[in-house]
Amino acid sequence: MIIQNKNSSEEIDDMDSLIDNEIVEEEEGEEEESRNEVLMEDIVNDIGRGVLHHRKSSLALTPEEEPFDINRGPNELKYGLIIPNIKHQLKLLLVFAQLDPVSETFTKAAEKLGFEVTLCHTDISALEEYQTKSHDLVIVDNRITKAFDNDLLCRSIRNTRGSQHTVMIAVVKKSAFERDDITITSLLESGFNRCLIETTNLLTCVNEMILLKHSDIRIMAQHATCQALYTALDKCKDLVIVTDDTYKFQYMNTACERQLGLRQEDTLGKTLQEQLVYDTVQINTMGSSLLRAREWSGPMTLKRKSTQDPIVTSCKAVPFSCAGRMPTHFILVFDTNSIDPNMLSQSRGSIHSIRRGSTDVRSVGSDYLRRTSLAKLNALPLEAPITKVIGLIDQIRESLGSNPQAIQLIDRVEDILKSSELYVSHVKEDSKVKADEPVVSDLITALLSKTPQPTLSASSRRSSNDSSVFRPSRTGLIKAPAAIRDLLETSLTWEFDIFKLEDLSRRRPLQHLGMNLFNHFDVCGSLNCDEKTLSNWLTVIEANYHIENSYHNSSHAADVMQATAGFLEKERMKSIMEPLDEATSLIAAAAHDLDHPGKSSAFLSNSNNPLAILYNDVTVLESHHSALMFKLTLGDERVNIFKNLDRDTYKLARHNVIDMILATEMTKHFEHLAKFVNVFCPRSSIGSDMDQPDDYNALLSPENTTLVKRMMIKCADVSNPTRPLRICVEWARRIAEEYFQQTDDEKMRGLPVVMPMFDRATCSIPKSQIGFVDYIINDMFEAWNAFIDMPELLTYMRQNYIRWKEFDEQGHTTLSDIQKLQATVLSPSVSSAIKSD
Ligand SMILES: Nc1ncnc2c1ncn2[C@@H]1O[C@@H]2COP(=O)(O)O[C@H]2[C@H]1O
Repeated sequence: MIIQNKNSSEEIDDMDSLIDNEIVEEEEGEEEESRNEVLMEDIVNDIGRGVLHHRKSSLALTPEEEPFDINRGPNELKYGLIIPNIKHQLKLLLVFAQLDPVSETFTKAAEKLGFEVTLCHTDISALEEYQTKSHDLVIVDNRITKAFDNDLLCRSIRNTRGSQHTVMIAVVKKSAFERDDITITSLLESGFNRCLIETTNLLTCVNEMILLKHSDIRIMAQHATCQALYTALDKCKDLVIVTDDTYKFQYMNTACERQLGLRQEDTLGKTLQEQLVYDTVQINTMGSSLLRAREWSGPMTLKRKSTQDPIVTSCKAVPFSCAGRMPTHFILVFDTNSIDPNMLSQSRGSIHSIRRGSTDVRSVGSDYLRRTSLAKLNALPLEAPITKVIGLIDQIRESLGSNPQAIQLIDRVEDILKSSELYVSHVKEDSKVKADEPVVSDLITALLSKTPQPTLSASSRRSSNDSSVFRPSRTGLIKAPAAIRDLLETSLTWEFDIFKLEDLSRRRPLQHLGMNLFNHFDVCGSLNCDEKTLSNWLTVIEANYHIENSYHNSSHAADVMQATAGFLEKERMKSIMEPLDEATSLIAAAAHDLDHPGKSSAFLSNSNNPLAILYNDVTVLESHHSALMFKLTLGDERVNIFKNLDRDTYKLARHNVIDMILATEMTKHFEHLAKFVNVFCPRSSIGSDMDQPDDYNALLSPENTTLVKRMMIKCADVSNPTRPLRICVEWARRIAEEYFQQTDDEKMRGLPVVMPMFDRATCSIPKSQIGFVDYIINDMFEAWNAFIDMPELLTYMRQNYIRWKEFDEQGHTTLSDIQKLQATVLSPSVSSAIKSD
């Protein structure tokens, strides 16, 4: 090949004259290297003239434009530093049973080319020599078959370590090629790389050796270099996988085998999806970049073979093209240390993840970055998931041909996806309740609306967080009275009587119930924290709830914590939650409404409350609950329940708690619900019976587990309509009272009235409850029940719903009506009497 390149116009049968040229050059004392340089120049010129325009680099990773580097040889790999070294003096082992003109010719030719020659006459001495020197080239005389056993010699050499990098040549008689016999085949099968015809012509022999050097020996050297690279891959900590362009495994390194519990042999021929990757959506996203010869990087969830545990990794995927423009292989490098397991959900769709997303390989070069200008904004290598989705939809549209109905539907899908607020929910057009019931309209709008109503009259007031300063209170382990201890025996039942605990504990239910639940879930063990600190923490947290709020007080916190514990007890949750997840879920529940002022975020914004100013009217209360919890916890070692966690565990715990508390914000209700339903009740439509996925465990990536935790705290937070009637009604009374209080305050202070229908004189509490269940509770608990399997939630919810309808029909609508009911039919003694009947 190389010789042809020197003068491409000459034909193969002019070989002799070419060889003559070679020899003349040799004889004129020119070094072979300088000859190579001449050849190189020819090649570079060829490329300049466009002869090789289709291939700018011999082994380019991608078919992207890549300037040819004239300092590189044509056979060199893209990564110049690992070029094989064939410039050292090549070692040649000649094995000729006897000296004759042929052996002399080979010896002379080798010496002419500067090889270090060893000549042996027996197979034993040849093997010994080889084992000491590991020659680059072994030439064995095969003309006299009886002299020694060539086959055995070849096999013995091939059994020597490192011999795969040695080129072995058998010298045969011309007749071996002329006869159609099996000599050549059997020699190749023994391990020879090729056969040469005996020759006494020095020029021919030199030419053969030059050819060998530039073809077989160079390839062997490249193989040796590859082995060095494989060794490097095998020793590196990152997980490295090479697949073909259909994701079938070709190679995986030891780190991969070890961390994922796989064996290379078991994976060969299987696909990434079958063996390793949880989420085929991630593969598709990656594939859309790789198949366009673009690098891709982003999070990827892998599964361990034995446990199917998800491992979140940061993946860098590079397309590799052996031939042509299309990638033939994908190289995947996973860095298991780079992502906090729970950060995955955050990184999705964030600017950060977009930046780390699909990038054009050219963008890696700083030159490219320098060239990028504002004028080329469209060409920026940024690609958000939605862009990819819309790209895929475009492809579907093209494949639809002329099906106007389908195209119309696809257009509609694309329009919806292009809208900025994908999860903002609108009240369904077919729903009558909203129009019919202003109180429901008020409630749902107030709960779900993001933008507070504009302020009519500004008024400044001390921040509610002024009350959040640490109020020293009696800390320490509390010896609960027997009645409380007895009651707490039932702390994990759905019928648990939180109001009885409120009474027995003199309105400090969180302290008692919290400790009971922390102990049950061994939170001390999970946080490596002593009981005293946990108890102190509960004291401080409880003290920072406002006892004067009728609903958002520490009884509500205790109630949400109790519901959370009830959920955590269910088999489905036990199989998902790590001990740290359980601990942080309970902590989040206990603190999720900390320092709640008894007014909504809209009220705070409308009244220019400092918290609304601080948080820019966005997620005001939830941000405050979470931030204050950490401020109080970290501010005093006696209450710092996280003090013994290492940095990473603390980060994870903090992330969990914040994420869960923020998830209780009702303006994001449908967003959280829709995400949960999309994953865990995929084929269902909200409101219909839920279809269950066949295998929940397959869905449990860390990202999806986060959806479960959010759903759990949300359900716990508004679980009151799913409790036994007496408890349900008391919560309804309390929230109504708090709403009424807010309306009173708004009116008194001349602020916009957020829920005008919640006026204590006129409001129908049953109607508000019916609407609350219709719009918020029903779908959410159907989905939750389908996942967690707690049918009692739906049973109570439906029974209570019927009772609210009855109360409404019977005219028990106002606060005082409800209180009368509570004193009569709903009083604990009456209820228990009814039960025992
Ligand atoms: N029974 C109920 N009736 C009406 N609204 C409720 C009821 N229970 C909870 N909520 C509302 O749901 C909200 C959930 O988040 P918050 O606890 O911040 O405030 C809660 C109340 O505003």
